[in-house]
Amino acid sequence: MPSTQAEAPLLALTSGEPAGIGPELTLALARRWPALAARVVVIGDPQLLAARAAGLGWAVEIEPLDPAAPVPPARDGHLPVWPVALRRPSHPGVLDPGNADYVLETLDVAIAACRDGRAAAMVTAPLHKGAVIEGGHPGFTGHTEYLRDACGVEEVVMMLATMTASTIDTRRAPRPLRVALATTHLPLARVAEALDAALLTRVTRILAAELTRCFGIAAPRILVSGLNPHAGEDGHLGREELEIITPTLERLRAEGLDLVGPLPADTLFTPRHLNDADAVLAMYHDQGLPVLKYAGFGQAANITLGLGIVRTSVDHGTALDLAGSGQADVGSLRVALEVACEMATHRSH
Ligand SMILES: NC(=O)C1=CN([C@@H]2O[C@H](COP(=O)(O)OP(=O)(O)OC[C@H]3O[C@@H](n4cnc5c(N)ncnc54)[C@H](O)[C@@H]3O)[C@@H](O)[C@H]2O)C=CC1
Ligand SMILES: NCC(=O)COP(=O)(O)O
Repeated sequence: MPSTQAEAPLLALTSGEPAGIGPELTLALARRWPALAARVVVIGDPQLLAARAAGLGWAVEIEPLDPAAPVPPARDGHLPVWPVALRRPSHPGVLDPGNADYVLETLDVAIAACRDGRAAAMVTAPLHKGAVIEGGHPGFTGHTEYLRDACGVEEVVMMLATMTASTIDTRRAPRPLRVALATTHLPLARVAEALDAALLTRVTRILAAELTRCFGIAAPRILVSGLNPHAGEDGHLGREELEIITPTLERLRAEGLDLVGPLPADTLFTPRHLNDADAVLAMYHDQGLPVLKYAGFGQAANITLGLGIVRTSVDHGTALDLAGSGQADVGSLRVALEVACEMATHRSH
Protein backbone atom coordinates (compact mmCIF):
# COMPACT_ATOMS: atom_id res chain seq x y z
CA MET A 1 0.00 0.00 0.00
CA PRO A 2 1.25 3.54 -0.66
CA SER A 3 2.05 5.44 2.54
CA THR A 4 0.14 8.55 1.37
CA GLN A 5 -2.56 9.29 -1.19
CA ALA A 6 -0.04 11.46 -3.04
CA GLU A 7 1.99 8.28 -3.72
CA ALA A 8 -1.05 6.13 -4.55
CA PRO A 9 -1.07 4.44 -7.97
CA LEU A 10 -2.68 6.44 -10.75
CA LEU A 11 -5.66 5.14 -12.73
CA ALA A 12 -6.15 6.75 -16.16
CA LEU A 13 -9.90 6.85 -16.87
CA THR A 14 -11.03 7.48 -20.45
CA SER A 15 -14.40 9.25 -20.65
CA GLY A 16 -15.64 7.31 -23.70
CA GLU A 17 -18.18 8.27 -26.32
CA PRO A 18 -18.89 11.98 -25.72
CA ALA A 19 -22.61 11.64 -26.53
CA GLY A 20 -23.03 8.71 -24.14
CA ILE A 21 -23.13 8.39 -20.37
CA GLY A 22 -19.33 8.16 -19.96
CA PRO A 23 -18.70 11.87 -19.30
CA GLU A 24 -21.43 12.16 -16.68
CA LEU A 25 -20.32 8.93 -14.98
CA THR A 26 -16.88 10.45 -14.43
CA LEU A 27 -18.57 13.55 -12.99
CA ALA A 28 -20.78 11.42 -10.74
CA LEU A 29 -17.65 9.76 -9.39
CA ALA A 30 -16.00 13.08 -8.68
CA ARG A 31 -18.99 14.44 -6.77
CA ARG A 32 -18.19 11.89 -4.08
CA TRP A 33 -15.10 9.80 -4.72
CA PRO A 34 -15.28 6.17 -3.57
CA ALA A 35 -12.66 5.03 -1.08
CA LEU A 36 -9.87 3.86 -3.36
CA ALA A 37 -6.18 3.22 -2.75
CA ALA A 38 -5.48 5.13 -5.96
CA ARG A 39 -5.61 8.52 -7.62
CA VAL A 40 -7.71 8.98 -10.75
CA VAL A 41 -7.24 11.23 -13.76
CA VAL A 42 -9.92 11.47 -16.44
CA ILE A 43 -8.94 11.73 -20.10
CA GLY A 44 -11.33 13.81 -22.19
CA ASP A 45 -12.38 17.27 -23.24
CA PRO A 46 -12.51 19.63 -20.22
CA GLN A 47 -15.12 21.89 -21.88
CA LEU A 48 -17.35 18.90 -22.62
CA LEU A 49 -17.09 17.79 -18.99
CA ALA A 50 -17.78 21.31 -17.72
CA ALA A 51 -20.82 21.60 -20.01
CA ARG A 52 -22.21 18.24 -18.84
CA ALA A 53 -21.71 19.25 -15.20
CA ALA A 54 -23.47 22.57 -15.81
CA GLY A 55 -26.33 20.85 -17.66
CA LEU A 56 -26.88 18.54 -14.72
CA GLY A 57 -26.44 21.29 -12.12
CA TRP A 58 -23.58 19.33 -10.52
CA ALA A 59 -20.86 21.33 -8.77
CA VAL A 60 -17.70 19.66 -10.05
CA GLU A 61 -14.56 21.69 -10.63
CA ILE A 62 -12.73 20.49 -13.75
CA GLU A 63 -8.96 20.89 -13.50
CA PRO A 64 -7.03 20.42 -16.77
CA LEU A 65 -3.57 19.08 -16.01
CA ASP A 66 -0.35 18.73 -17.94
CA PRO A 67 0.02 14.94 -18.44
CA ALA A 68 3.60 15.21 -17.17
CA ALA A 69 2.55 16.94 -13.92
CA PRO A 70 1.62 15.11 -10.70
CA VAL A 71 -2.05 14.20 -10.30
CA PRO A 72 -3.40 15.27 -6.90
CA PRO A 73 -5.22 12.90 -4.53
CA ALA A 74 -8.98 12.53 -4.96
CA ARG A 75 -11.04 15.38 -3.49
CA ASP A 76 -14.85 15.48 -3.60
CA GLY A 77 -16.16 17.96 -6.15
CA HIS A 78 -12.87 18.04 -8.07
CA LEU A 79 -11.97 16.24 -11.31
CA PRO A 80 -8.39 16.23 -12.64
CA VAL A 81 -8.37 15.92 -16.44
CA TRP A 82 -5.73 15.21 -19.06
CA PRO A 83 -7.16 17.25 -21.94
CA VAL A 84 -8.03 15.81 -25.34
CA ALA A 85 -9.99 18.13 -27.65
CA LEU A 86 -13.33 17.07 -29.13
CA ARG A 87 -13.31 17.19 -32.93
CA ARG A 88 -16.95 18.26 -33.13
CA PRO A 89 -19.47 19.70 -30.62
CA SER A 90 -21.24 16.87 -28.81
CA HIS A 91 -24.78 16.64 -27.49
CA PRO A 92 -26.05 13.99 -25.09
CA GLY A 93 -27.70 11.11 -26.92
CA VAL A 94 -26.70 12.32 -30.41
CA LEU A 95 -23.88 10.32 -31.98
CA ASP A 96 -21.46 12.11 -34.29
CA PRO A 97 -18.92 9.80 -35.98
CA GLY A 98 -16.82 12.94 -36.49
CA ASN A 99 -15.66 12.39 -32.89
CA ALA A 100 -14.31 8.87 -33.53
CA ASP A 101 -10.71 10.11 -33.59
CA TYR A 102 -11.29 11.96 -30.31
CA VAL A 103 -12.46 8.73 -28.68
CA LEU A 104 -9.46 6.79 -29.98
CA GLU A 105 -7.05 9.57 -28.94
CA THR A 106 -8.27 9.30 -25.33
CA LEU A 107 -7.38 5.59 -25.49
CA ASP A 108 -3.96 6.32 -26.96
CA VAL A 109 -3.19 8.79 -24.15
CA ALA A 110 -4.15 6.19 -21.52
CA ILE A 111 -2.18 3.39 -23.22
CA ALA A 112 0.92 5.60 -23.41
CA ALA A 113 0.64 6.51 -19.72
CA CYS A 114 0.37 2.84 -18.73
CA ARG A 115 3.25 1.83 -20.93
CA ASP A 116 5.62 4.56 -19.72
CA GLY A 117 4.72 4.04 -16.07
CA ARG A 118 2.84 7.27 -15.32
CA ALA A 119 -0.33 5.24 -14.77
CA ALA A 120 -0.68 1.87 -13.04
CA ALA A 121 -3.82 0.97 -14.99
CA MET A 122 -6.36 2.28 -17.47
CA VAL A 123 -10.11 2.16 -16.96
CA THR A 124 -12.46 2.86 -19.84
CA ALA A 125 -15.93 4.38 -19.91
CA PRO A 126 -17.99 3.00 -22.83
CA LEU A 127 -17.45 3.95 -26.42
CA HIS A 128 -19.87 3.38 -29.29
CA LYS A 129 -18.42 0.82 -31.70
CA GLY A 130 -20.70 1.87 -34.57
CA ALA A 131 -19.71 5.54 -34.26
CA VAL A 132 -16.00 4.66 -34.33
CA ILE A 133 -16.50 2.42 -37.36
CA GLU A 134 -18.52 5.06 -39.19
CA GLY A 135 -15.95 7.69 -38.21
CA GLY A 136 -13.34 6.15 -40.49
CA HIS A 137 -12.25 2.96 -38.72
CA PRO A 138 -14.01 0.14 -40.56
CA GLY A 139 -12.00 -2.63 -38.88
CA PHE A 140 -12.77 -1.45 -35.34
CA THR A 141 -14.58 -4.00 -33.16
CA GLY A 142 -14.03 -2.76 -29.60
CA HIS A 143 -11.55 -1.60 -26.97
CA THR A 144 -10.33 -5.17 -26.44
CA GLU A 145 -9.07 -5.72 -29.96
CA TYR A 146 -7.83 -2.10 -30.30
CA LEU A 147 -5.76 -2.49 -27.13
CA ARG A 148 -4.43 -5.88 -28.28
CA ASP A 149 -3.09 -4.27 -31.46
CA ALA A 150 -1.83 -1.12 -29.72
CA CYS A 151 0.05 -3.22 -27.16
CA GLY A 152 1.47 -5.48 -29.87
CA VAL A 153 0.29 -8.81 -28.45
CA GLU A 154 -1.14 -11.69 -30.48
CA GLU A 155 -3.99 -12.59 -28.17
CA VAL A 156 -5.95 -11.11 -25.29
CA VAL A 157 -8.87 -12.44 -23.30
CA MET A 158 -12.07 -10.61 -22.44
CA MET A 159 -13.27 -11.48 -18.96
CA LEU A 160 -16.17 -9.94 -17.07
CA ALA A 161 -16.29 -10.32 -13.30
CA THR A 162 -18.83 -9.41 -10.68
CA MET A 163 -17.51 -7.46 -7.72
CA THR A 164 -14.14 -7.78 -6.08
CA ALA A 165 -13.49 -9.63 -2.85
CA SER A 166 -13.73 -6.36 -0.92
CA THR A 167 -17.15 -5.34 -2.22
CA ILE A 168 -18.85 -8.69 -2.59
CA ASP A 169 -22.13 -9.17 -0.77
CA THR A 170 -21.63 -12.61 0.76
CA ARG A 171 -25.35 -13.04 1.41
CA ARG A 172 -26.00 -13.12 -2.33
CA ALA A 173 -22.95 -14.72 -3.85
CA PRO A 174 -20.24 -16.76 -2.14
CA ARG A 175 -17.56 -15.59 -4.56
CA PRO A 176 -17.13 -13.37 -7.61
CA LEU A 177 -18.41 -14.78 -10.88
CA ARG A 178 -15.76 -14.47 -13.59
CA VAL A 179 -16.68 -15.24 -17.18
CA ALA A 180 -14.03 -15.19 -19.93
CA LEU A 181 -14.70 -15.58 -23.64
CA ALA A 182 -12.89 -17.70 -26.22
CA THR A 183 -14.18 -15.43 -29.01
CA THR A 184 -15.22 -11.81 -28.58
CA HIS A 185 -16.88 -9.43 -31.04
CA LEU A 186 -17.69 -11.83 -33.82
CA PRO A 187 -20.95 -12.43 -35.67
CA LEU A 188 -22.47 -15.67 -34.38
CA ALA A 189 -22.28 -17.21 -37.85
CA ARG A 190 -18.46 -16.98 -37.71
CA VAL A 191 -17.90 -18.34 -34.20
CA ALA A 192 -17.57 -22.05 -35.05
CA GLU A 193 -15.04 -21.48 -37.81
CA ALA A 194 -12.98 -19.18 -35.55
CA LEU A 195 -12.77 -21.73 -32.78
CA ASP A 196 -9.73 -23.90 -33.27
CA ALA A 197 -7.22 -25.63 -31.03
CA ALA A 198 -4.60 -22.87 -31.38
CA LEU A 199 -7.03 -20.13 -30.31
CA LEU A 200 -8.44 -22.15 -27.44
CA THR A 201 -4.95 -23.00 -26.24
CA ARG A 202 -3.79 -19.37 -26.28
CA VAL A 203 -6.92 -18.11 -24.53
CA THR A 204 -6.91 -20.78 -21.83
CA ARG A 205 -3.23 -20.29 -21.04
CA ILE A 206 -3.66 -16.51 -20.79
CA LEU A 207 -6.72 -16.89 -18.58
CA ALA A 208 -5.00 -19.29 -16.17
CA ALA A 209 -1.79 -17.25 -16.01
CA GLU A 210 -3.56 -13.92 -15.47
CA LEU A 211 -5.85 -15.30 -12.75
CA THR A 212 -2.65 -16.10 -10.89
CA ARG A 213 -0.72 -12.95 -11.75
CA CYS A 214 -3.47 -10.34 -11.42
CA PHE A 215 -5.80 -11.94 -8.87
CA GLY A 216 -3.42 -14.01 -6.74
CA ILE A 217 -5.21 -17.34 -7.39
CA ALA A 218 -2.41 -19.90 -7.16
CA ALA A 219 -3.97 -22.79 -9.14
CA PRO A 220 -7.15 -21.52 -10.76
CA ARG A 221 -9.90 -24.00 -11.56
CA ILE A 222 -11.57 -23.09 -14.85
CA LEU A 223 -14.89 -24.46 -16.09
CA VAL A 224 -14.94 -24.68 -19.88
CA SER A 225 -18.23 -24.72 -21.73
CA GLY A 226 -19.05 -26.64 -24.87
CA LEU A 227 -20.04 -24.82 -28.02
CA ASN A 228 -23.13 -26.82 -28.94
CA PRO A 229 -26.29 -27.77 -27.04
CA HIS A 230 -25.51 -30.44 -24.42
CA ALA A 231 -21.83 -30.03 -25.26
CA GLY A 232 -22.46 -31.70 -28.60
CA GLU A 233 -24.36 -34.76 -27.25
CA ASP A 234 -21.47 -37.13 -28.10
CA GLY A 235 -21.19 -35.69 -31.59
CA HIS A 236 -24.88 -35.88 -32.48
CA LEU A 237 -25.38 -32.10 -32.00
CA GLY A 238 -22.04 -30.83 -33.25
CA ARG A 239 -18.48 -32.12 -33.34
CA GLU A 240 -16.42 -29.18 -32.00
CA GLU A 241 -16.37 -30.70 -28.51
CA LEU A 242 -14.98 -34.02 -29.75
CA GLU A 243 -12.61 -32.65 -32.34
CA ILE A 244 -11.36 -29.38 -30.79
CA ILE A 245 -12.34 -28.64 -27.21
CA THR A 246 -11.78 -32.01 -25.48
CA PRO A 247 -8.37 -32.74 -27.07
CA THR A 248 -7.20 -29.18 -26.32
CA LEU A 249 -8.25 -29.42 -22.69
CA GLU A 250 -6.47 -32.77 -22.38
CA ARG A 251 -3.24 -31.27 -23.70
CA LEU A 252 -3.52 -28.30 -21.33
CA ARG A 253 -4.26 -30.54 -18.35
CA ALA A 254 -1.02 -32.32 -19.10
CA GLU A 255 0.69 -28.93 -18.63
CA GLY A 256 -0.85 -28.75 -15.16
CA LEU A 257 -3.90 -26.56 -15.75
CA ASP A 258 -7.00 -27.35 -13.69
CA LEU A 259 -9.74 -27.47 -16.33
CA VAL A 260 -13.22 -28.94 -16.09
CA GLY A 261 -15.21 -29.60 -19.24
CA PRO A 262 -16.37 -29.21 -21.85
CA LEU A 263 -19.58 -28.79 -19.84
CA PRO A 264 -23.03 -28.11 -21.31
CA ALA A 265 -23.40 -24.32 -21.06
CA ASP A 266 -27.01 -24.47 -19.92
CA THR A 267 -26.18 -26.21 -16.63
CA LEU A 268 -22.61 -24.98 -16.14
CA PHE A 269 -23.85 -21.77 -14.50
CA THR A 270 -25.35 -23.52 -11.47
CA PRO A 271 -23.99 -23.49 -7.92
CA ARG A 272 -22.98 -27.16 -8.11
CA HIS A 273 -20.33 -26.28 -10.69
CA LEU A 274 -19.63 -22.64 -9.87
CA ASN A 275 -18.97 -23.12 -6.16
CA ASP A 276 -15.72 -24.93 -6.91
CA ALA A 277 -14.54 -22.74 -9.76
CA ASP A 278 -12.49 -19.56 -10.12
CA ALA A 279 -13.64 -18.71 -13.65
CA VAL A 280 -15.75 -19.90 -16.55
CA LEU A 281 -14.48 -19.95 -20.12
CA ALA A 282 -17.43 -19.54 -22.50
CA MET A 283 -17.06 -20.06 -26.21
CA TYR A 284 -18.75 -16.86 -27.39
CA HIS A 285 -20.03 -13.48 -26.25
CA ASP A 286 -23.73 -14.21 -25.81
CA GLN A 287 -23.14 -17.62 -24.27
CA GLY A 288 -21.37 -16.17 -21.23
CA LEU A 289 -22.27 -12.52 -20.82
CA PRO A 290 -26.05 -12.71 -20.43
CA VAL A 291 -25.54 -14.94 -17.38
CA LEU A 292 -22.92 -12.60 -15.94
CA LYS A 293 -25.14 -9.58 -16.48
CA TYR A 294 -28.17 -11.34 -15.02
CA ALA A 295 -26.09 -12.09 -11.94
CA GLY A 296 -24.60 -8.63 -11.53
CA PHE A 297 -25.30 -5.96 -14.17
CA GLY A 298 -24.07 -2.67 -12.79
CA GLN A 299 -21.81 -4.41 -10.28
CA ALA A 300 -19.35 -6.03 -12.64
CA ALA A 301 -16.23 -5.04 -14.55
CA ASN A 302 -14.89 -5.96 -17.96
CA ILE A 303 -11.21 -6.88 -17.83
CA THR A 304 -8.73 -7.38 -20.67
CA LEU A 305 -6.22 -10.10 -19.80
CA GLY A 306 -2.89 -10.64 -21.51
CA LEU A 307 -2.17 -7.05 -22.53
CA GLY A 308 0.95 -6.38 -20.50
CA ILE A 309 -0.88 -3.39 -18.96
CA VAL A 310 -3.93 -3.38 -16.69
CA ARG A 311 -7.20 -2.41 -18.36
CA THR A 312 -10.68 -2.63 -16.90
CA SER A 313 -13.97 -1.20 -18.06
CA VAL A 314 -17.64 -0.96 -17.23
CA ASP A 315 -20.05 -3.83 -17.86
CA HIS A 316 -22.44 -1.65 -19.89
CA GLY A 317 -22.49 0.43 -23.03
CA THR A 318 -23.05 4.06 -23.93
CA ALA A 319 -26.74 4.06 -22.90
CA LEU A 320 -27.61 6.90 -25.27
CA ASP A 321 -31.17 6.79 -23.92
CA LEU A 322 -29.89 7.94 -20.51
CA ALA A 323 -27.18 10.37 -21.61
CA GLY A 324 -27.56 13.82 -20.08
CA SER A 325 -30.18 12.66 -17.56
CA GLY A 326 -27.82 12.08 -14.63
CA GLN A 327 -29.71 8.82 -13.99
CA ALA A 328 -27.04 6.36 -15.13
CA ASP A 329 -25.80 4.03 -12.41
CA VAL A 330 -22.12 4.57 -11.58
CA GLY A 331 -21.81 1.18 -9.80
CA SER A 332 -19.98 -0.66 -12.55
CA LEU A 333 -17.47 2.16 -13.00
CA ARG A 334 -16.71 1.99 -9.29
CA VAL A 335 -16.16 -1.78 -9.57
CA ALA A 336 -13.96 -1.28 -12.64
CA LEU A 337 -11.76 1.17 -10.68
CA GLU A 338 -11.55 -1.22 -7.72
CA VAL A 339 -10.65 -4.19 -9.90
CA ALA A 340 -7.98 -2.10 -11.65
CA CYS A 341 -6.51 -1.25 -8.24
CA GLU A 342 -6.60 -4.88 -7.15
CA MET A 343 -4.92 -6.06 -10.35
CA ALA A 344 -2.25 -3.35 -10.28
CA THR A 345 -1.44 -4.23 -6.69
CA HIS A 346 -1.13 -7.98 -7.38
CA ARG A 347 1.02 -7.35 -10.42
CA SER A 348 3.36 -5.03 -8.53
CA HIS A 349 3.95 -7.82 -5.98
N1 LIG B 1 -17.03 -1.03 -22.58
C1 LIG B 1 -17.62 -0.56 -23.67
O1 LIG B 1 -17.10 0.35 -24.31
C2 LIG B 1 -18.93 -1.10 -24.11
C3 LIG B 1 -19.54 -0.52 -25.18
N2 LIG B 1 -20.75 -0.98 -25.62
C4 LIG B 1 -21.33 -0.27 -26.75
O2 LIG B 1 -22.38 0.57 -26.28
C5 LIG B 1 -23.29 0.78 -27.34
C6 LIG B 1 -24.71 0.58 -26.86
O3 LIG B 1 -24.86 -0.79 -26.49
P1 LIG B 1 -26.19 -1.46 -25.94
O4 LIG B 1 -26.17 -2.87 -26.38
O5 LIG B 1 -27.35 -0.60 -26.25
O6 LIG B 1 -25.98 -1.55 -24.36
P2 LIG B 1 -26.08 -0.45 -23.20
O7 LIG B 1 -25.41 -1.08 -22.03
O8 LIG B 1 -25.58 0.87 -23.64
O9 LIG B 1 -27.63 -0.31 -22.91
C7 LIG B 1 -28.47 -1.43 -22.61
C8 LIG B 1 -29.53 -1.00 -21.60
O10 LIG B 1 -28.92 -0.85 -20.31
C9 LIG B 1 -29.14 0.46 -19.81
N3 LIG B 1 -27.93 0.90 -19.13
C10 LIG B 1 -26.68 0.82 -19.62
N4 LIG B 1 -25.81 1.35 -18.76
C11 LIG B 1 -26.51 1.76 -17.70
C12 LIG B 1 -26.16 2.39 -16.47
N5 LIG B 1 -24.89 2.72 -16.16
N6 LIG B 1 -27.15 2.68 -15.60
C13 LIG B 1 -28.42 2.37 -15.89
N7 LIG B 1 -28.82 1.76 -17.04
C14 LIG B 1 -27.86 1.46 -17.93
C15 LIG B 1 -29.45 1.34 -21.01
O11 LIG B 1 -30.20 2.47 -20.65
C16 LIG B 1 -30.19 0.36 -21.91
O12 LIG B 1 -31.54 0.29 -21.54
C17 LIG B 1 -22.88 -0.17 -28.47
O13 LIG B 1 -22.12 0.54 -29.42
C18 LIG B 1 -22.00 -1.18 -27.77
O14 LIG B 1 -21.08 -1.78 -28.62
C19 LIG B 1 -21.41 -2.01 -25.01
C20 LIG B 1 -20.84 -2.63 -23.92
C21 LIG B 1 -19.56 -2.22 -23.38
N1 LIG C 1 -19.71 -6.82 -24.26
C1 LIG C 1 -18.50 -6.19 -23.94
C2 LIG C 1 -18.22 -5.08 -24.83
O1 LIG C 1 -18.85 -4.86 -25.82
C3 LIG C 1 -17.08 -4.22 -24.48
O2 LIG C 1 -16.07 -4.50 -25.32
P1 LIG C 1 -14.75 -3.63 -25.31
O3 LIG C 1 -15.08 -2.34 -25.95
O4 LIG C 1 -14.31 -3.52 -23.91
O5 LIG C 1 -13.85 -4.47 -26.14
